Amino acid sequence: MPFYSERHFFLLVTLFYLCSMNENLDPTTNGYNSEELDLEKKLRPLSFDDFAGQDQVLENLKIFVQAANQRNEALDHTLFHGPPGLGKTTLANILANELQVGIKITSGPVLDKPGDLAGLLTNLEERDVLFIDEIHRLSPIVEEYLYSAMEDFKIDIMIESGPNARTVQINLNPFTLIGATTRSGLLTAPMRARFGIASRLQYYTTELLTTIVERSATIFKMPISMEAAIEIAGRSRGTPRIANALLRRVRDFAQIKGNGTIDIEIARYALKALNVDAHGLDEMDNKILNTIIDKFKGGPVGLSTLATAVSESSETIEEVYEPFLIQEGFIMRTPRGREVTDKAYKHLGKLNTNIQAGLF
Ligand SMILES: Nc1ncnc2c1ncn2[C@@H]1O[C@H](COP(=O)(O)OP(=O)(O)OP(=O)(O)O)[C@@H](O)[C@H]1O
Ligand SMILES: [Mg+2]
Repeated sequence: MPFYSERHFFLLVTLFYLCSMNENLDPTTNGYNSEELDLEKKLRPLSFDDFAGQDQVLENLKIFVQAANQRNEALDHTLFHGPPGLGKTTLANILANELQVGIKITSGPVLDKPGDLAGLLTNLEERDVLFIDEIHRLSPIVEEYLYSAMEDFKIDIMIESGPNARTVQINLNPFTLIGATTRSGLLTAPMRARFGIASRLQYYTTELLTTIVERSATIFKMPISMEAAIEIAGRSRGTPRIANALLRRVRDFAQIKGNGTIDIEIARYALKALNVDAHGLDEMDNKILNTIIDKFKGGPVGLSTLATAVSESSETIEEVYEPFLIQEGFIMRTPRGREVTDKAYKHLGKLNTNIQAGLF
């Protein structure tokens, strides 16, 4: 049969090449040196049992995974959205572990040609997970290509170009696409509709972060007092990644300046030296609060006006910064726009002239 022509052979070799390339492109390495990355890997929970918090999300996932395992089917395509550092990548890896399948990892901006995607897809074994981080950043062509893969487990591959161009359809093994995004508002409607499971991750309470800090300290074999763990947790912006990062820095102080144990004194000393905000707010959080107070008399100010004033996109403010500031009671969302609260004035040590004016 002339089916396996030289061209097909060439195509397959190209696909394998692309695929092996993609396996090395772990988007989570961005901005980390290798030592930090090793530590981050050590701390990453590997099973449902290691993962603290997100109870509702976890409860549902456990059921879906158990059902898929029983039926020996691929888990439905799953989307995780929510602010950075809350555990989207961690959950994707946990799902693959709990499903006892392989995982291939890539990200929206890396996957810029349909050929790259085809390479990944054709190499997936039955029930495997394909994890696409920053899925809102897929190019429209790649995204469209993904639709039929997700829906029918089929892709069309174009071979040759010019007058000889034609497409061949390839059947894929049933797989699970796990997408993660901090900016769910930027996902297109057809993309969103193709996920059978969609979970939004929430910020963690100080209690939960305290258990995470204690677990990480145990992994580091670093004794830590309860008080110190609470202190670090409370300044972590509701975010496990920040909690772990602060713990690593405090650990350095305990090792060099202290006696190797993280107690409340060394924790306070370190956090002060690191200039960590009392509520764990970061630079942009404080910039947003300062801008609303200084330029807009405390608000209300419209989202797009605020975004321009702090040089950030409206979507990022709405999806990444605002949820935490609202949860912690620093800003309010009113029909006329965003307004800071009295707590924000106090936090920044500024006088609330609006209250003052009301008094006289
Ligand atoms: N529930 C949790 N319990 C314990 N540790 C956690 C939990 N969630 C996250 N972590 C820790 O926080 C780190 C960051 O989590 P992860 O990389 O999964 O975040 P993310 O949501 O993918 O962030 P980004 O949007 O930036 O990609 C992990 O390395 C892990 O150690
Ligand atoms: Mg991630």
